[in-house]
Amino acid sequence: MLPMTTDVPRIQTVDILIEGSTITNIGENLPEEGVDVIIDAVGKVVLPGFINCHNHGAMSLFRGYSLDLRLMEWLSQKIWPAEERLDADAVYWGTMLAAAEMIKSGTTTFADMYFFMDEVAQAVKDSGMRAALCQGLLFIDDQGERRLQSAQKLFENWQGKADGRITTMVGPHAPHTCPPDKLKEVMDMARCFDCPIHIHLAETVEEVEHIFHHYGKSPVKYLYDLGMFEDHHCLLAHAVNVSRDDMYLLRGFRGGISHNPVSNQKLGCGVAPVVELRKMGITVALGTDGAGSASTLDMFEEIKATAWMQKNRAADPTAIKAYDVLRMATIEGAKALGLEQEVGTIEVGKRADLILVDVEKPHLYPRTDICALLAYSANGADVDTVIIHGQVVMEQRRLRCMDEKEVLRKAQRAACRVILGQQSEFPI
Ligand SMILES: N[C@@H](CCSC[C@H]1O[C@@H](n2cnc3c(=O)[nH]cnc32)[C@H](O)[C@@H]1O)C(=O)O
Ligand SMILES: [Zn+2]
Repeated sequence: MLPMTTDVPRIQTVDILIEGSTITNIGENLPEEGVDVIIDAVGKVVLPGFINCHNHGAMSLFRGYSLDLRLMEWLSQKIWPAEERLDADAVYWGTMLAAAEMIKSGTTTFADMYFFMDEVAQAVKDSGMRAALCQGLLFIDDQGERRLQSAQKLFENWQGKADGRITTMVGPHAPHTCPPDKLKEVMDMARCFDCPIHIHLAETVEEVEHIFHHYGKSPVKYLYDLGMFEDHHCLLAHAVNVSRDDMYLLRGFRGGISHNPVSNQKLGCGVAPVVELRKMGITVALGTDGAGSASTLDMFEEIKATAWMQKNRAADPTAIKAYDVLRMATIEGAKALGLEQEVGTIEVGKRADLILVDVEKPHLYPRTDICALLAYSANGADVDTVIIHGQVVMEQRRLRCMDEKEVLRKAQRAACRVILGQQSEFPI
């Protein structure tokens, strides 16, 4: 196993004992008496499950729809009109589709910002995943109050539910969709619920220009001046277009940044200064963003993209290392969500959220440096078995908590309804 507990990689050949949802013992040749299920991990590497810190799960229904546009046009002309046609059933099956893909590529926890959150939470419960959920709060029309009520309902109905697998956050969408008075209200709500805040930040140059035009400052300074970084735990998605001054303002804030490099590249947003942010002691985790922009929810792609982009940005292949990016996908993700006491490493007392990666594959030989193989050569399809909260949710690539064929069929039907506005099938 690669427990991710240390600053430098440490591979151990051990047994892991799980009782209920918890890892209760780790050691060589643990006794087998009284153990109900034994999983043989020979030929596999056991890792903490990946933590996808920024997603809009149900947007998997928009995979392949509306590509090659700038973010603002993509959102306002294509995605938001399509989201108007979403309904509870579509969001449930879209989130189940996302969960199926995430489990099959080694993700055990995800952060989600969307709407119809009852259905999102139900899908989390049914799929067996762990998630930190928030209602997206936009104040661009007359629906702001309704969204705030939904955020309240999400907290009341789902905080700590699904055997503790669900936590909730408060989700102001972005600086350009939330005016200052509303952000203040949302921050009060987060304080009252004692919940983290999840927000998009400094994703595009257009956003920086827009906020500068309206408030005469950068998006980071805008949130800083409102007091967002004083005491709140914040999960900041993107932080691509941040200046040196912005980084100084962020230094020491509670929480972390979700770096989403595939989405950033695809939307031409730029390259986040990950190396600099990490040097300042800021937690930088990884996420995919919705499959509508990222195209897949495979964290192995984000791991690779982070490494390639940062090495290239610094013109220095030593700028970030294989183990650094694996940490970003695991323990740094747990810290960004405030779940580091629960998940992110393989340790006695933590929840059993584990993945078994099958390394008996041509692209993972010769067996030289396991970390480099996992970070740079492996992909989602190499994940063989997934355990979340002590429950085996995938075994030998078969999902155990859902009927995969049914999920594909229902998601296809929902996507047709939402995108084509009718029940008909897409032309192949
Ligand atoms: N449309 C919903 C709110 C959904 S919240 C999450 C929002 O984030 C949007 N979104 C997805 N990806 C991105 C991104 O990269 N940047 C900013 N917003 C995004 C997404 O389309 C969705 O509208 C309502 O009216 O209540
Ligand atoms: Zn997003």
